[in-house]
Amino acid sequence: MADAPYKLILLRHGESEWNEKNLFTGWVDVNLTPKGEKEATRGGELLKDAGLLPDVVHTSVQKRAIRTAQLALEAADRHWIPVHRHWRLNERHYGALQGKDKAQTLAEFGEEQFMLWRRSYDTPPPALDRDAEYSQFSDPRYAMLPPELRPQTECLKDVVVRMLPYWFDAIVPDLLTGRTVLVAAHGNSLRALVKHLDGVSDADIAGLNIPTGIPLSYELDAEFKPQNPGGTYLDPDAAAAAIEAVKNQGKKK
Ligand SMILES: O=C(O)[C@@H](CO)OP(=O)(O)O
Repeated sequence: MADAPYKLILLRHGESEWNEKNLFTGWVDVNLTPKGEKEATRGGELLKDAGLLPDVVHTSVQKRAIRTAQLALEAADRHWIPVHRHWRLNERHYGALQGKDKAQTLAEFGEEQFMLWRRSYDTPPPALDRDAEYSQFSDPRYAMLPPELRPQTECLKDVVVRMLPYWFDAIVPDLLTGRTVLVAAHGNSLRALVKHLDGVSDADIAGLNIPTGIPLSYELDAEFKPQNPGGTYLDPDAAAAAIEAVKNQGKKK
């Protein structure tokens, strides 16, 4: 078998309505903007141009990732492949910050607290009340989950813990059968996966940001270790600019 037998592609959803408004989103199920739809389509074109054609796709249960996957696959002429959706790929639950303006939150709490909530590995935002406006506690799509598995806030460490069982139980088996796997998910659920794949330290993961709509391709060896550490963005220039923009969210608008 080749040195890097497994092909994995990570794709963060295109710009969402709340990315555009600069609001903390988390589990709130917002749609793509027209720009986000274009990003998703472009992501699929990049896949096609690179000859990286997914055989199976895994998404979260959130509309922005579901639609991004569909638009990208249509652009790559792979709209027909099997789809699996799971809450374990959802965005990090942002607790009581869901629906809050990032710039206002930064101004109100200061940069240190803002960055702790946004990027520290193990400091979750305050919990969101079960019956709050932006709570998903009673959303029917999570009705099958015992209440203790339905988050009311999460730090990245919590996301790693709830995401990894899906990686091992659903994604790895697809890779093992030789399929090229597309994972269409979210900024922080993909940061959790990248942390695991690349062995990023708890401290260094704070500085890692993932842009919207640009496929990140990994070649994994037989031990599922990246042969191209950090992955390869299919449009590296656009990715570099977009990573800066994600990093600076809250500081503008
Ligand atoms: O609001 C969110 O859910 C995430 C992703 O958009 O934001 P951040 O990059 O600030 O973690």
